[in-house]
Amino acid sequence: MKLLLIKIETSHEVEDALTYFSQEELKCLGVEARKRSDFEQAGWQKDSTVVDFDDIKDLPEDMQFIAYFDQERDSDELKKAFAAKLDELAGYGLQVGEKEISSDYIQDEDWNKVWQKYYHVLNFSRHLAIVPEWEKYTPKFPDQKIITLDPGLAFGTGGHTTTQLVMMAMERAMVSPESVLDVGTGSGILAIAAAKLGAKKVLATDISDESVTAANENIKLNHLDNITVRKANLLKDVDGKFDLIVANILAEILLDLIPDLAAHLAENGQVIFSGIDYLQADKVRESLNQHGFEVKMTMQEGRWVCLLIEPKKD
Ligand SMILES: C[S@@+](CC[C@H](N)C(=O)[O-])C[C@H]1O[C@@H](n2cnc3c(N)ncnc32)[C@H](O)[C@@H]1O
Repeated sequence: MKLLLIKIETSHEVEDALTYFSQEELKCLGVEARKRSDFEQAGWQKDSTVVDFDDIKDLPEDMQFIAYFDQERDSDELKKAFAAKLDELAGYGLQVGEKEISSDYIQDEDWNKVWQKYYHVLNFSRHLAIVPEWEKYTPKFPDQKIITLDPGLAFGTGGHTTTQLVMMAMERAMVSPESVLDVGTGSGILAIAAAKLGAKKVLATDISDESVTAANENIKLNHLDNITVRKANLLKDVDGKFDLIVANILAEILLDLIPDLAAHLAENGQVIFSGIDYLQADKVRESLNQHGFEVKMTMQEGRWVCLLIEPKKD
């Protein structure tokens, strides 16, 4: 089988936004970002005198963003959708660079090689390391926990800033074994991280069938028997109360989740929200405040904001 590639010559400023757009709205199979700065850094690390940029094939002006799709998808329609997105992002004041959009086809086997080439062990923290199923890794600390992953088609390799911010907040929030709800689990990475960090019971939900399948497979890879995966739209059809609720979804979707939070939070429970673009953080804070919550901790990396939230105390 072949894959359709949409290639965009653009700016690194829109990498996160295009990644989200490609995965969440256009349902791509994967993305790749070739940034000029990565080549430059690699040059400095080795000794820039031996790296001749003229020898590098297709060195991007700033960033070449590539989204991979099933070959049956309509390339003209996808190119139009990306062009409209870039115009929208430019309207927010972001640099969008040359905006040159082209398409191509490659063999599926090539894609698998590309994917595996870029997805390596992530020695994330003192407590957690994320290891692709096909790699070997020896923990750097005797009690560092390994999350084995094959993300497949679901979001959640551990490489995205929004996921990493939740894992950091979880390390701060989880100080005793507790029940955890992971809303929008994708590959299952946060549910698995919660179990590895000592959660007693975890419920992982997602609206997409691919995610439910991927999460179940990854849970099996990690030999965990205390995580249940359910297909659900946010908290609708979810019963029970949880000590910790985590959700790494776009701000617009988090806003829909807020009114149902209190009914699913145990006494002294906490919530972690991630996936919030900094321009939308105030809107999320305002809604939390209106629904009886306060933000105890804010973390930001680049454009992405993550909030640790608790019910307001009288
Ligand atoms: C950004 S990904 C997060 C994946 C993973 N939790 C992580 O942090 O890497 C967001 C996930 O939320 C899911 N999602 C989107 N809308 C949802 C909804 N209304 N209810 C449940 N899940 C939803 C998507 O299918 C996707 O898997």
